[in-house]
Amino acid sequence: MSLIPTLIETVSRARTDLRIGLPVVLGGYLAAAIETLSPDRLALMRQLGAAHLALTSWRAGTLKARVYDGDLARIALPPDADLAWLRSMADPAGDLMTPMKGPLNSLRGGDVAAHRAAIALAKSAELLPAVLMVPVDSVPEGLTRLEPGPALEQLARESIMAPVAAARLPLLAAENSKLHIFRPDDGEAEHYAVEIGAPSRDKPVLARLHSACFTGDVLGSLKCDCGPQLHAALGAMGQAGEGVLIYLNQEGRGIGLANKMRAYALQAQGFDTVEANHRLGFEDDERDFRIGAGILRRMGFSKVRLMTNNPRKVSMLEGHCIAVTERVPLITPRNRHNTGYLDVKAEKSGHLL
Ligand SMILES: Nc1nc2c(ncn2[C@@H]2O[C@H](COP(=O)(O)OP(=O)(O)OP(=O)(O)O)[C@@H](O)[C@H]2O)c(=O)[nH]1
Ligand SMILES: [Zn+2]
Repeated sequence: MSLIPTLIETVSRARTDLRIGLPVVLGGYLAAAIETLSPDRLALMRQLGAAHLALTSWRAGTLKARVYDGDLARIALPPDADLAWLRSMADPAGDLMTPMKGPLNSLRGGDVAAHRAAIALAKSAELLPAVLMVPVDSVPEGLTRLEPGPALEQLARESIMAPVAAARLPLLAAENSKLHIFRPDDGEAEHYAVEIGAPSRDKPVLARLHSACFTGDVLGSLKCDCGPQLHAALGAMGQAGEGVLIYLNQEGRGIGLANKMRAYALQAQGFDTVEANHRLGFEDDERDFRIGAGILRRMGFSKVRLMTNNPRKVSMLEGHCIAVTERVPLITPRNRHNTGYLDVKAEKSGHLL
């Protein structure tokens, strides 16, 4: 063991660098997230080489830019491009007001591993997936350095969950409850498990994988079904006397609360939940579904009766050593604010509602 940061630690640092507006070195490129880039750093980076913009193919498609690199596009920077232009490319908030940002010149040919790693890193930092890329021969001192291939592999790796602390926590739904905290090995968010009663590890346990929804779970938002689902699941486990609810900090289907609010602003312009994610440059679901399986395994569970309407959760658990002996539907009431959202989940995301 040396004191030099390992790959996993360097990726974790790089994620923080992007969040605070620092460029990182990815192979032969400097990469900086547009969302946090300052005008001064933009000017300095432009002096170093031919700057261009890496976007996902979803965002590029919305901007009508040509996509030659599969899942991403590289857009040359026009000579007069300033930070306002870059931000308008990254953030769809003003798309309807200023739809034309072009003509946009997409680059083609060459290796895009650094661009792909830069976008993956921006997403893991819960920033808009739009990155300024500058090819450089020599790099300034003090920046975090990564090779794109290993960085991408690390970002795609399943995180390993370690139990950190647990304590009794009497709940309205069940007095005999315990809250467990799990910390991943890669510097990402902690996740929680609510254990109700003392469920046997030998029999299928009533279980729920719940993705964080600050707006629904805490504020009681009417726009989604998360809050009622959370309380219905805890209530059912309380009634049964046992169960386990894994609370995954994957806010907004993994895009983070800030991006979810950007998506809500687009929904107010008339786009549905899936279209809004795509206009922002995200997949419709960016969650890493392996985390829930990892926590269940770590707690000693191998069979579940899963409370969900999402068949992907069932197949994902099955693919990661957790047998789903039964899917227990979790239907909650509709209201005039969430009915369209629920329809889109059924039509586009395969939910059984
Ligand atoms: N990006 C985005 N995320 C949303 C939106 N509405 C709710 N969410 C998030 O979606 C997640 C909940 O996922 P759902 O698709 O409702 O449910 P599910 O967990 O896949 O499936 P169920 O087990 O049936 O509930 C939470 O992380 C919410 O924060 C939205 O409009 N946009
Ligand atoms: Zn919600």
